[in-house]
Amino acid sequence: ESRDVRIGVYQNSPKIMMGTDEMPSGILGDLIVEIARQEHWQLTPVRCEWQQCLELLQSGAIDLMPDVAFSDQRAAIFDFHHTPSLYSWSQVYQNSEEHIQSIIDLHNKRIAVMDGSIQQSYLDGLLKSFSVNAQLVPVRNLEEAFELVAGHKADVAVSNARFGDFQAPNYHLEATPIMFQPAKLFYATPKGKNADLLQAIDHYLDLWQADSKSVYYDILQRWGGKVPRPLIPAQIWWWLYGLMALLVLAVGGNALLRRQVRQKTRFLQASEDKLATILNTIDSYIYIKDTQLKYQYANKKVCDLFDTRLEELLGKSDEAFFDEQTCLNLHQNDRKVLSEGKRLVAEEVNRSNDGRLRTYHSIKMPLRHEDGSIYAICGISTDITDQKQHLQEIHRLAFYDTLTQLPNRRLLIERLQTALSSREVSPRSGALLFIDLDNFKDLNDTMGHDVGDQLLQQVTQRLQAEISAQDTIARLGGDEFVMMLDQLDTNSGRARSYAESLGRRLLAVLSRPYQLSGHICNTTASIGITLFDDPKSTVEELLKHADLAMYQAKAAGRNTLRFFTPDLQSAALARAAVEADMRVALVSRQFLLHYQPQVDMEGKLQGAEALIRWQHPSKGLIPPAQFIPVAEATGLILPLGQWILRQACRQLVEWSQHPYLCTIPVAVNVSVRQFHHPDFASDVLEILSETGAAPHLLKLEITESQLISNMESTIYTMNRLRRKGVHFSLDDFGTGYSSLSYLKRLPLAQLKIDRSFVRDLLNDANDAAIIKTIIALGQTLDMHIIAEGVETLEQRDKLIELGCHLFQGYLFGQPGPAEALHREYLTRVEVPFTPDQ
Ligand SMILES: Nc1nc2c(ncn2[C@@H]2O[C@@H]3COP(=O)(O)O[C@H]4[C@@H](O)[C@H](n5cnc6c(=O)[nH]c(N)nc65)O[C@@H]4COP(=O)(O)O[C@H]3[C@H]2O)c(=O)[nH]1
Repeated sequence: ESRDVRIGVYQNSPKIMMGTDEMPSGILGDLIVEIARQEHWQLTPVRCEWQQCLELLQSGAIDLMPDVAFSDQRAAIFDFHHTPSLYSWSQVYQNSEEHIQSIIDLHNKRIAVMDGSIQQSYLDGLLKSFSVNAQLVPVRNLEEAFELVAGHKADVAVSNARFGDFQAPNYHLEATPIMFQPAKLFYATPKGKNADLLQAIDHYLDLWQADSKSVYYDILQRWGGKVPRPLIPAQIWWWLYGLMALLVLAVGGNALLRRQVRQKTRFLQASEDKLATILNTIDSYIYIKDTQLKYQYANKKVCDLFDTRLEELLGKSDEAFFDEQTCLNLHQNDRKVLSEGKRLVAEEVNRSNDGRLRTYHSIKMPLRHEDGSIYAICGISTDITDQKQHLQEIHRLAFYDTLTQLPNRRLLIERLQTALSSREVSPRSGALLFIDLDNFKDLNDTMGHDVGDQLLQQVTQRLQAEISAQDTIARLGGDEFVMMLDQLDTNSGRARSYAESLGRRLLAVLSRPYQLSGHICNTTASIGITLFDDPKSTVEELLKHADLAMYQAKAAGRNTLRFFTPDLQSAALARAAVEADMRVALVSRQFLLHYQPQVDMEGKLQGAEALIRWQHPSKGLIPPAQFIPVAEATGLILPLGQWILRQACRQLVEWSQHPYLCTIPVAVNVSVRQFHHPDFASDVLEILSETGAAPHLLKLEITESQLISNMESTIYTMNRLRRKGVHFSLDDFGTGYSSLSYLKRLPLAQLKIDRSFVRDLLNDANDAAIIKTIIALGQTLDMHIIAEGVETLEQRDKLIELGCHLFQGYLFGQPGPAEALHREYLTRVEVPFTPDQ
């Protein structure tokens, strides 16, 4: 009686498939058909898909399933026989022209592999573990995989070795040495059933596998393609199996090494590229010279500088690219590095062959062999020419005056500080000369700033011509210059006289006429001098002392010099206090005008001089001598002068209503600064029109000294006012540098004989002679003459005798309030002229 065996058949050529006779075919199919024939089994093939086959087997719907790989999981649900029916493994196949030897060679290859197969996931892991980057191309079946490789749409295909060996020749493919995932294939039965089947299978397999001529090998040969596999004993399979694992490991290990080397090489290449990029883009010149100072390496910047290629530059020395002097300097530094073996930082000035001179900040260091010997130097040079120029420019801007290029206040202070400190080690005298132009501001205002600048430049040239190299001349701003003489005699007396003679020379030099934009201009200077030899003095102190002395020179009438004395300081303090007080006085109306009569020979009132008084709340009535100079020095004279003019004009308007006083002119003192102010004439005219005073009754008193400088503008201002009717009187006449030539050009109505001549008139024949001359001059120039400071009848009479017919003085009346003038002059008894005889 035959045994009925239902066997699952699925399609997996050449291992198992359904034959054309509807019986199992392929290696395992033929094998079971042969066993069934021997055992008289009645085989009933059941066609199924792989997964379905396994389910049928588990449920017992089929009795036997071929081509099942053993695994512990499967052993739990199926029974297996002992001798494997077939060994199988996965293998990689390639086109015959490819030369893939190991997994590593799969780098960047396209691998066709069955989608969802166990090979796909295994291979994926395998490639990852070797860090091989390959592209897996999923296919539906093995035929498609081989077709892709044959058509060069994939580089290799993965297949089980059975199929591969059988089919590869048809696609002109070859097996690579890459094999993995070996598996033993069995026939399986449902758990606990059909042990007889398994036993019989084992029996035949043992028998046939031991005999190379058995049906087993016939079948294998039939399905194994053209080259039959040699007989390999079963235990050899095990050994082979182990070997293969080893091989995979060895190939893997080898590949690992190769991968590491390749990675390292790649890494080195990348770092070298990176380094080259850095070296060639960096804004510095980097080079290596051997001990003969020949170039061994240079970055792109060096090549660009030398206008050459690296290959041409190598082996050359600096002589090919720089002038002789530059080479000498460079090599001196290079040799120092070679001989001392130390890093060197230096500033190098190089002249290239094209003549350009550039400054470099260079760092040079020795390069050593392992034994410490130096084989080259490496240099990094950065072009700092522009930075240096900027620094110099900044320095120039910070320490020099842009107009005159002279050192400015900051640099002067620095040098003075150094000069003072140096006195601790070598005692000697020095001097500071504070030089201030006398009418710069007015000139600047009237002639314009361009002309002012020209004047300052010419003054600078004149000053520079007078000093020696070790002295400093600085401009502090405006028209203030300071000269520092550092190396004067240790003997302070001699130092002082040297400074004084230099000061006088400067005064003379500066008072020479200037040619400014086609105009001839005159100016003078005032100089304050302070000597220094004490290292403990401070810079501020010295500058202040020189300034005070200069101020003193101004007060002394300008165009002169003064030395600093301690008294000056207290005077300066007092002056500062006055100034502060005056500012208050101006706002709180503490100033008032007094009037002093001017009379003729009959004692009849002919005019009045307005004289300012300060009614101080605590100090009482302050005379002008105590505050006018301060007002002049501080500029307060400008608002004060305007107030005086306005006040005097108002008085004129008031008197214009009076029957007797309506024709009396008022003389008003005008200070230098006020007069030279560019707005002076306009201010006077405006005050006249504003108050309504008659211009011909206003007489402006100016002094000789204020006429000297800037003759042209003086004449212009005077003429402008004269044309409107205003009169001028020249005050203090005879005390200054009167010269006929300018007197003739001035629209003067009156000359005023100075008080000092009148005082000694009776005792000093000289004074009488002077007065006589003045009177004669006045007559020649058609000017009235008035004598001031007439205190006695004798003086008056003598003056009349000499030809003077107008007088002012205590004899006729003290300065007093306007009302006093009314009262007194309209009631007083006139003093008639009584000739001596
Ligand atoms: N010894 C003596 N002196 C006499 C006699 N008669 C008049 N004096 C004084 O002589 C000065 C005449 O004025 P000054 O020479 O222009 O000299 C003036 C003038 O330069 C200035 N000053 C006065 N008022 C003004 C003013 O309103 N503006 C300006 N800018 N300066 C003024 O102050 C100076 C002094 O003014 P004052 O103290 O008022 O002094 C006045 C007057 O009081 C006399 O017989 N004997």
